[in-house]
Amino acid sequence: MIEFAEVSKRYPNGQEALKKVSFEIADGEMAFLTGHSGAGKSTLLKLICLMERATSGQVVVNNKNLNRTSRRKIPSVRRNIGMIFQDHRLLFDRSVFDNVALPLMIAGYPHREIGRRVRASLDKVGLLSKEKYSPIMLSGGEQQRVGIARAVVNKPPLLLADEPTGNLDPELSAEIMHLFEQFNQVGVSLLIASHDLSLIAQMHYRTLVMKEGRLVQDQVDTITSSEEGSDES
Ligand SMILES: Nc1ncnc2c1ncn2[C@@H]1O[C@H](COP(=O)(O)OP(=O)(O)OP(=O)(O)O)[C@@H](O)[C@H]1O
Repeated sequence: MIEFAEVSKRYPNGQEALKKVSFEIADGEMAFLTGHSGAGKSTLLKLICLMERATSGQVVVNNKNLNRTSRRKIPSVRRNIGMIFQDHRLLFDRSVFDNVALPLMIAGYPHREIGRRVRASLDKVGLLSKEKYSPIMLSGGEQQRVGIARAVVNKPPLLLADEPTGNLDPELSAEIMHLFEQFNQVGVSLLIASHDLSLIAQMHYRTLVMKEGRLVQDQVDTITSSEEGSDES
C-alpha cells in the first residue's frame, strides 16, 4: 500500500525534514507514526498524498510511483486517500451534510448517489441525526467525527491521520481510535501520526518512531496473553 525507499525531503529553506526513510505498510495494515515535534511526521504524510514531493528516494502508494506522477494526475492519487487533520478543517458556513458531501461534489457524483453515500458515512460515525447542523453546534469530538466521515465518504483504501486526537480528551480520543479500528477491520489501511504515546500503547499496533527526520524504530506490538485476557473490547 505504501513503500518508502531511502526517501529524503529538504524544504526550499534548506531544512532537512526526512533523511533516507525506508518502510512499507501492507494492504489492510494499521500503523502509528510517532516522534518529537518537528521529527518529520507531517512531512512524511504530505509526501504520501502529494502535498509535498520527495527530494530523493522513491515513494510508491497504491502501486503508483509518486515520483513519476504529473501534477495533472494528483487528484486521481488523492481520490484513493482519505485525510484527517487535527483541526479537521471543516467549513463552518456549511451544514454537516455539505461538509461530508464536498469530496463527492468535487468528483462530480450524481445528486442521489451523494445523498446515499453521505448518509452512510455519517451513520458510520454516529452523526446521522445531525446532518443539518452547522459544525459550530457540535462538540470537538463530533467535529472530528465529521472530518472522518468526509475522509471516508468516497471509500478510499487508505486513510492518513495527522494528530487526529490532538484536541480531544482521553475518552474521546479512544472513541476516535475505535472508529479507525472499525475501518481497518473492513480492509482499510491506516497510518496515524500521533504524539499521544499512552494512547498508542493501549492500541497494540505497529509503531514507527521518528527522530530528527530519521525512522529510528519500527516496532510491531504484540499483545501478551495476560493483556489479551483483560481486554474486554
Ligand atoms: N513548509 C516547510 N518549509 C520549511 N520547513 C518546514 C516546512 N514544513 C516543515 N518544515 C520543517 O521540517 C521539519 C519537520 O516538520 P514536520 O511538520 O514534518 O514535523 P512533525 O513531526 O509533524 O512535527 P509536529 O509534531 O510538531 O507537527 C521541522 O523542522 C519543520 O520546521
